[in-house]
Amino acid sequence: MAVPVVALVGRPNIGKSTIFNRIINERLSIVEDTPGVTRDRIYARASWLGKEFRLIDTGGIDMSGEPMTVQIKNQAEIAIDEADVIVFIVNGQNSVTKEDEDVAKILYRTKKPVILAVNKADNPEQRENIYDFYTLGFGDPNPISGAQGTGIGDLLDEIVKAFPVEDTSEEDETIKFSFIGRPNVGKSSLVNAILGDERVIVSNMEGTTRDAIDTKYHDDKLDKDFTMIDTAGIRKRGKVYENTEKYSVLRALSAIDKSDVVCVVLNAEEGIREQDKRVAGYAHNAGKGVIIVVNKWDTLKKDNHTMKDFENQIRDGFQYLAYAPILFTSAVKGQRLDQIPELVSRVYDNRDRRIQSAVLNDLLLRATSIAPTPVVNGKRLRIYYMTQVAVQPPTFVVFVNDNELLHFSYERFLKNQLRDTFDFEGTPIKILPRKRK
Ligand SMILES: Nc1nc2c(ncn2[C@@H]2O[C@H](COP(=O)(O)OP(=O)(O)OP(=O)(O)O)[C@@H](O)[C@H]2O)c(=O)[nH]1
Ligand SMILES: Nc1nc2c(ncn2[C@@H]2O[C@H](COP(=O)(O)OP(=O)(O)OP(=O)(O)O)[C@@H](O)[C@H]2O)c(=O)[nH]1
Repeated sequence: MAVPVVALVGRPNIGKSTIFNRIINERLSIVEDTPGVTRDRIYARASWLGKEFRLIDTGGIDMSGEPMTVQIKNQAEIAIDEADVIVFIVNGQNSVTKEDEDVAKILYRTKKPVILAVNKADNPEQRENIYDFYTLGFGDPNPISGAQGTGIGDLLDEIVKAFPVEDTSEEDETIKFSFIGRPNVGKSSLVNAILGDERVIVSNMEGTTRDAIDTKYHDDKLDKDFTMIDTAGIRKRGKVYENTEKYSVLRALSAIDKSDVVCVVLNAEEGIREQDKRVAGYAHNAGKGVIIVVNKWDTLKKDNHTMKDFENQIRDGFQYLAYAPILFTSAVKGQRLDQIPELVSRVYDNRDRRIQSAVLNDLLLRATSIAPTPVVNGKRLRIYYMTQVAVQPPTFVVFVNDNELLHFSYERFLKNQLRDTFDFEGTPIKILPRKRK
């Protein structure tokens, strides 16, 4: 299921990043926990009233070099392309400006919901002063103060109400996967090699909100249905902003949101880069299955150590992805390409795996006898019971005497026990402590 995308738009200095931070802090459960993923203020996963969404601050997309008016225009267009709900921010301490009108003109072109937020409404008088903004034509203005945090909850209510209704009539049972990676690593070549290989394409689906083309096909050998999520294509439209790195990261995030399994493609000639870590970290945080594909393997001179060395490099660079299988491929020589769909399918099953409570509690008993639970400040962690509450990814609740006592290291130990006992290759797993009354 795709996560709705919410974009903040408005002229510079209007308070976008203040509001961005407010929404994230206000919200209280950011899903990100990997260093390096949130540093960039352009996106974050958040949720409100139990509904998850991805927040984009279009002001964070660097377009330096472009004149201000072009920047604002591009940012509004990115919002239209990428978002399901657009939050248009204006300044309540002046009246409508020429720039507000310019942004509005661009936003009129979309059928997507646009919610008008009047920022810097710091006190009651200013909150009364919002009526000017009806002239922009986006319905009721919502007074907020990013600085003080007032009105943010009501704004979030409006945002969540505007989310598209998930179309469940077409509940799609195919295995959705994508190739994510920097330019030129060989994504298109891998897609073509896999689609070209005696597999019947069922349909090309126009992305509903974005113009990505996803390809649904039947794999005869595995007798399974797949959907290849498109990540390339887009850049070819030739808009200015499409060549910026942050924009290409945003595109990758949309594809990751739609995927069950993400193949992170690296170029064997170049090794690992910061951007690779960032997108892989996002896939991990989003609970997606991850496979690392080292492509262009044909270009390396190999000896006994080449593969092992590369693997060590990857394990070092992507420490939180120790569970991800690594595949060394050549799209041009056809090396190990067959293994990609097989592995995708296996990782899909692992991410969907459900373990019975009785079996889990046997494991728990064994685990706590191998490594006694820690004592913190004189108090011992007690784990009474463990049960699986979700799949995709597998999520376990452990009932404990005190949440604070379940430290990272013991949690990791339990995860390793789970991985040693069951096949969770390629999928993240989550453990949530709950205090038993
Ligand atoms: N009085 C008042 N000031 C605010 C409020 N929200 C933001 N500001 C101030 O407005 C200025 C701009 O805020 P930012 O959040 O950096 O604005 P931005 O839209 O992200 O700016 P760009 O990065 O240029 O796009 C800062 O000095 C904030 O402190 C508010 O609700 N009331
Ligand atoms: N030697 C070698 N070259 C490859 C391999 N895979 C792709 N290439 C070449 O690398 C270049 C880029 O391949 P693409 O498939 O277009 O890469 P991409 O990741 O889709 O690139 P963007 O569309 O720019 O994101 C092409 O010249 C390919 O022929 C491979 O396994 N080995």
